[in-house]
Amino acid sequence: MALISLRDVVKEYPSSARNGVAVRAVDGVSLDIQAGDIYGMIGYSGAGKSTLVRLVNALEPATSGVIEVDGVNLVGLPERDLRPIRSGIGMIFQQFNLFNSRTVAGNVAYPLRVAKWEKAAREKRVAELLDFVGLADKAGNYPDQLSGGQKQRVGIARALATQPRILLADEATSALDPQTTSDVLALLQKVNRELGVTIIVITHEMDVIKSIATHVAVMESGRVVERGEVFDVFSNPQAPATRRFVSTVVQGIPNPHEIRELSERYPSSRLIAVSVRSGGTEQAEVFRRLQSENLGVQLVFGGINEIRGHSFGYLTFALDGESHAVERGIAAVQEIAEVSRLERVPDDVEATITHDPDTGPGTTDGGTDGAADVSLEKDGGAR
Ligand SMILES: Nc1ncnc2c1ncn2[C@@H]1O[C@H](COP(=O)(O)OP(=O)(O)OP(=O)(O)O)[C@@H](O)[C@H]1O
Repeated sequence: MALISLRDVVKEYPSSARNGVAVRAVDGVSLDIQAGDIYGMIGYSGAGKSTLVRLVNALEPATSGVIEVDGVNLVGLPERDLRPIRSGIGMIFQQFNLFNSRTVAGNVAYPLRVAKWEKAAREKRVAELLDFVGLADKAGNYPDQLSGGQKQRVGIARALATQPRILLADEATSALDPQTTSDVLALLQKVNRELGVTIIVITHEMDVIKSIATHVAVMESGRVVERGEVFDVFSNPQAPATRRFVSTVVQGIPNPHEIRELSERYPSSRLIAVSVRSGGTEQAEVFRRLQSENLGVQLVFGGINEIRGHSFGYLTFALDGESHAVERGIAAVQEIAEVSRLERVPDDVEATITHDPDTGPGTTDGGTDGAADVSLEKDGGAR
C-alpha cells in the first residue's frame, strides 16, 4: 500500500479569492507515493505544487477527491483527527521560517515543547538532531548569525524533531547557491537513507530532481502531465513540459542554436537524434542499421548522462543518401530506439510554444533563448 495516495484531488479557491473568478489550483491529481521514495514534484510557477503539498499536510482542505496518508483519508476529517496526522509530517521552506528570537537549539526544541516533551528528553533530542545535521557547535547561535545553508539545516532538524515519517520540502534549496544546494540535498538524501523518511520535494529546478529524486511528477496548470521513475522520465520524456524541463539538465539534446548550426553545416543531410540507454539500445546497433542502407552516417552531436548508475543519452546523426534509403534507415532504427527528426523551420516562421505531444525532446518554445527557427519532431519508437 502506498504511504501517500491521491485520487482525483481537486482544490478550488472560491471566486472571491481572485477578481470574481474561481481558481482551480489542483485539477484532478492522482498519485501514489511509496514509503522510502524521494518524490520530486516539478512545475513552473503557478502549476499548483505548493497547493498540493498544503493538501497533503492538511493545512488546507481539498475541494474533492481522496488524500490518504498511511491509509487514512484526510478529506473531510475533523480538525482533532488531523492533528496527529500532521505531527507525522515535517515541512521545510524556501525562506527557512525560523524564529529569529530563538537560538538554533530553541528553534529545534520548539515542536518538542508543543508536543510537551520533558526538558531532559528535549535536550537530548535537540543535541542528537544538531549532531545529525552537522550543527552541534551552533546550538547557542541565533539564525541571523548563520548562512542560508546552515539555516536550512536548522529547518531540517526542526522538521525532524518529532520523528515524522514524511518530510515535505517546498523549494527548500531555491534560495541557496549551487554548492550549498548540493550540501542540503545530500543531507536530505541522508535523512531518507538513514532515517527512512519519505520525502516530497517541490521544485522548479530539474537539477534538484536529477540529484536526489527517485520519482518525479511534472505539474502544469494544476494537473500531473507526466510521472514515473526519474530515469524513465529523463531518458524518454513524453509531455512537452517534461521535455522542456529535461532539456535543461540532459546533455546531448541540441538546443535551437545548435540545431540551426548543424543544419547550416550539413545542408543536404537529414538530421536525426536517437535516444540510447544502458541495457537498451546499443550505439553499435544503431550505426549498423543505418549503414546497412549504405547511407553516409556522421555522428555530429551527442551526450551521455548518468542517473543512479544508469546511463542514457542522445546521439545526433547527419544522414546522406537517396531519400528512400534514408527513410528505410530511420525506420530500421525506430524499431530499436526513439528517433527525433531535427527540422529547420523557415526563418520567417514565427516561433510559437509547441504543445503538440508528437514533438520531440528539446522542442523549441521560443522562450528560452529567442532562437526558435528550428524544430525537433519525434517519430515514435521503442521506449
Ligand atoms: N489562497 C489562494 N487563493 C487563491 N488562489 C490561490 C491561493 N493559493 C494559490 N492560488 C493559485 O493557485 C495556483 C497554484 O498556485 P501554487 O502556489 O500552488 O503554485 P506553485 O506551482 O506552487 O507555484 P509557485 O512555485 O510560484 O509557488 C496559482 O494560480 C495561484 O495563484
